[in-house]
Amino acid sequence: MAGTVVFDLDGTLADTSGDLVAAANACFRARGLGDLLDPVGDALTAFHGGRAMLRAGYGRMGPDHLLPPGAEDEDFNLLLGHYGASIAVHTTLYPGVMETLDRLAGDGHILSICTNKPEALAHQLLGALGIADRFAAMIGADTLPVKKPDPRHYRAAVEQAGGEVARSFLVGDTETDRKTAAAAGVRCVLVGFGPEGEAITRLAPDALLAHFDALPDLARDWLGQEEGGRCPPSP
Ligand SMILES: O=C(O)COP(=O)(O)O
Ligand SMILES: [Mg+2]
Repeated sequence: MAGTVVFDLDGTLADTSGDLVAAANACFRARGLGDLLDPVGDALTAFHGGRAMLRAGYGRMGPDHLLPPGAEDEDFNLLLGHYGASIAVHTTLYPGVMETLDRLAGDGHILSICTNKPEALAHQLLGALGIADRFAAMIGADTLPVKKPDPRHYRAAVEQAGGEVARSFLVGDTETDRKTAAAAGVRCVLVGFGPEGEAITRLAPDALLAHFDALPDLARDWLGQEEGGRCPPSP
């Protein structure tokens, strides 16, 4: 049985912050508030998802700024629409992602994605980035009734890819990923090249990934290596 490397998407494989912040700002502009978030300064918030960005932006309007009832859900849907229309304008893969996915597959590891991005948007983004066919499975925020940090989301990402949870680990960028790995009882490597830098070690990951180049050796240490194997096909 091959080992499985499970990847988070936003903030781990791709820097999606520019397009996420642009979608949130489009919502704020629609309410006449201008651009409340900054693509660079608010990247960390962007990696915590659409609702986190909306709350952060409206939080900047001060306690007296009242939104109409239902505004957050309305804006979240609007945000998803804007995001889907411009999903890969500023977004780029982090350095070394392509080569690393090739090396991991060449070492016989199964690759999968466990993301809290809605499934349709995640598919769209993987396609736009040209990496959709590298993964044996992808489980999004709405694929199941549960999402990260619920360990069932992670387990599904491993099992639908044809892997075994006991021989898998998670590569992620946030506390949600750290909690997911802990709940699933697997190791977690967090990226050290995100907005927080190496301060992410506050979450006590099993390893810190300074560059994708280091991942194949880590996977070999943690999962072993298949004899000349390739990823098995998606079930
Ligand atoms: O969109 C989100 O909430 C975060 O997505 P991620 O799980 O791929 O980081
Ligand atoms: Mg992430």
